[in-house]
Amino acid sequence: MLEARGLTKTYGSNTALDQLNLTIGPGEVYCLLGANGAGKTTTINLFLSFITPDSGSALVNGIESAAKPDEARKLITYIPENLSLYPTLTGFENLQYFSGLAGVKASADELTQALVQAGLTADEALRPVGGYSKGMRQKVGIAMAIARDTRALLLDEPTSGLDPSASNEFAELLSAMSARGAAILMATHDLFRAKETGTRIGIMKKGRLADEMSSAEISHSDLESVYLKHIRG
Ligand SMILES: Nc1ncnc2c1ncn2[C@@H]1O[C@H](COP(=O)(O)OP(=O)(O)OP(=O)(O)O)[C@@H](O)[C@H]1O
Repeated sequence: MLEARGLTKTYGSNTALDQLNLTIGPGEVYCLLGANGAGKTTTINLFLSFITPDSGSALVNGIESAAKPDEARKLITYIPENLSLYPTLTGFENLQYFSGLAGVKASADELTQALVQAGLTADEALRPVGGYSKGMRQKVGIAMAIARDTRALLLDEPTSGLDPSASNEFAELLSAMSARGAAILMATHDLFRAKETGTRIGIMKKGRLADEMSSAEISHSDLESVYLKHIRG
């Protein structure tokens, strides 16, 4: 569903991404780890065609993002670190507005159901977003993914700043999205969450994929050791 083929991006003499190859199938949760500046956000931005590659391609269900950005984006829901929502509108109204922009044809009941499945109560969904916690705002993003029946979910450090309980709840929502068949790519600095939530983990260093592993095959402590070895080595 999500595939990077020889994906390369440079900024002047700085190679932000160097020949990245990555495949994420339906139902997979791929967690991308790496130090600041390793190339995680660049990878996500290339799938979203917010930027264009120097060479290689970012494919979404076989559609090349750079060549057909609108078609590729139709299949993607993107949840950044801080989701931009209209503070004076309720969670429901935000979802209604953004899903309308995305061309989703859903009834008010279906949108409310999406918000409830994303973990908001029906009462919370009718409150202005200005009073939401970060965790509640992220749930509106998940509701958007549910309403769109998204095939690919891209997340950039979605749990940074969430308390452990909210982070755990968010991880459960991601597992539910993967059970619906979404391919999920999440950039994160949270090794614990990557091991708990991810099906696969990639460690990036200086624009390259330095290591890749199945999360089932590695313990928390080994993941930390491997991560530090790559980052410091
Ligand atoms: N618009 C830009 N102009 C110039 N250089 C950029 C730009 N965007 C990213 N870079 C550079 O590309 C490299 C990769 O950055 P990127 O944001 O992808 O890293 P990251 O792994 O997401 O880091 P972080 O964990 O801090 O979010 C860095 O060296 C960064 O300085």
